[in-house]
Amino acid sequence: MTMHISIFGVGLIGGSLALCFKGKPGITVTGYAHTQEYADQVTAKSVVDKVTLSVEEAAQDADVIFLCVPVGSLETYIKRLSELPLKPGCIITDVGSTKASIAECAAQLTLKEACFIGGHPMAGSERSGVGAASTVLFENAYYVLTPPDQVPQEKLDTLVELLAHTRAHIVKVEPRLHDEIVGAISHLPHVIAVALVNQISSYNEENPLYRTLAAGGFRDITRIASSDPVVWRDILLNNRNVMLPLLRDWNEGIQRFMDMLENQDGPAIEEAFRRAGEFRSVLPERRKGMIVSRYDLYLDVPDHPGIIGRIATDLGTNRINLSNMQIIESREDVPGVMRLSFRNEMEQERAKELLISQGHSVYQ
Ligand SMILES: NC(=O)c1ccc[n+]([C@@H]2O[C@H](COP(=O)([O-])OP(=O)(O)OC[C@H]3O[C@@H](n4cnc5c(N)ncnc54)[C@H](O)[C@@H]3O)[C@@H](O)[C@H]2O)c1
Ligand SMILES: O=C(O)C(=O)C[C@]1(C(=O)O)C=C[C@@H](O)C=C1
Repeated sequence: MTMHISIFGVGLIGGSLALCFKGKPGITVTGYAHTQEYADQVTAKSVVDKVTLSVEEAAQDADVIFLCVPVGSLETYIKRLSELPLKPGCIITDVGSTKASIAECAAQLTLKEACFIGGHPMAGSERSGVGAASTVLFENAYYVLTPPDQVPQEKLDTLVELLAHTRAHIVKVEPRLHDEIVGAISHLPHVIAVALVNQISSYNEENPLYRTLAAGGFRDITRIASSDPVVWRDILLNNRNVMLPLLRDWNEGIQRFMDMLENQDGPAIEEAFRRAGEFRSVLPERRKGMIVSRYDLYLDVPDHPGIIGRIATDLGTNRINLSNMQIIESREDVPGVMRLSFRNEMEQERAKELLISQGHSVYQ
């Protein structure tokens, strides 16, 4: 039996989902675009099987509908869908970066034989539009689902099974808790990045050397300041009740730094960096476009020519299969750190023994 998927808003996220589903056995993908211009872009990128400008046409045969429009337009579409004769058993889901308001809106609607399960893939980019869509965007990322209590388990199972094509890890979270946490770890950093870039931009108007000298640190912390203005306007307005206390806390954190400087409190500055470094070092790392591997080893490698080749050859000679190899840092004056990934624990253990026996310092 064919599963018909409809994607409303085939941009970065909708287009990336479409790429995960399109061409999979037993799946067809229709894209709904609200203007001819967007429809043409989607057609040009060939990310869906069919494009339509009609909500009715996109909805009528759909088994699963993904709402991938900006947060401020989600309610309009779910209300519109609730007025249409949807296929019995149809699952409506969304990818909005906030979850409480859409969950509340869906709960008020009569969806007849359809159901709503909120969703939010915790992956994205500062780029937008279908041109930025990618098959590996969600790979190894967390994908939050916020199923209401009354949703039939079999519907949740169907959605989870479908989302396996994204290679994301599904996690269930209650909508309000989602908005609090995501407000802190995603929405607040976006506000900070934008405020920082705008602050430096105003200095740059006085002296263009600011832009010239802006190096790695500035770029690292500000990539997300280039994110889509409309998408982020909607997210921040929608999550304003969470954002306002977070921004107050942020001001307090900045005030603490000001106090440290006024008091020339070196130990407090060191302690702030130490604590931050510790927390950051335990953040989960995610890799896209690669085979999932949780069996990693790390080793210090002096920047000797040929060392990487030698390690790979030694592992190969001992019939230990590497799934990936990466140099995390390599400058002439410091040892680099090499990450070796294996597909299972046994290979990882054998590699560890071999490398230690060869005198390498190996960490897990
Ligand atoms: N960008 C990210 O990193 C990210 C990550 C996860 C979730 N999200 C969420 O995904 C959703 C889409 O974001 P995106 O980054 O893909 O943005 P995008 O701008 O790349 O795509 C949005 C799509 O929605 C369409 N659209 C805009 N207004 C519309 C309307 N009124 N009616 C119908 N279609 C409309 C656009 O044509 C476009 O195809 C948002 O709800 C956002 O919060 C974004
Ligand atoms: O990586 C990025 O560029 C993102 O902004 C992705 C990001 C995030 O903040 O982590 C942004 C918005 C989302 O809703 C989910 C993920």
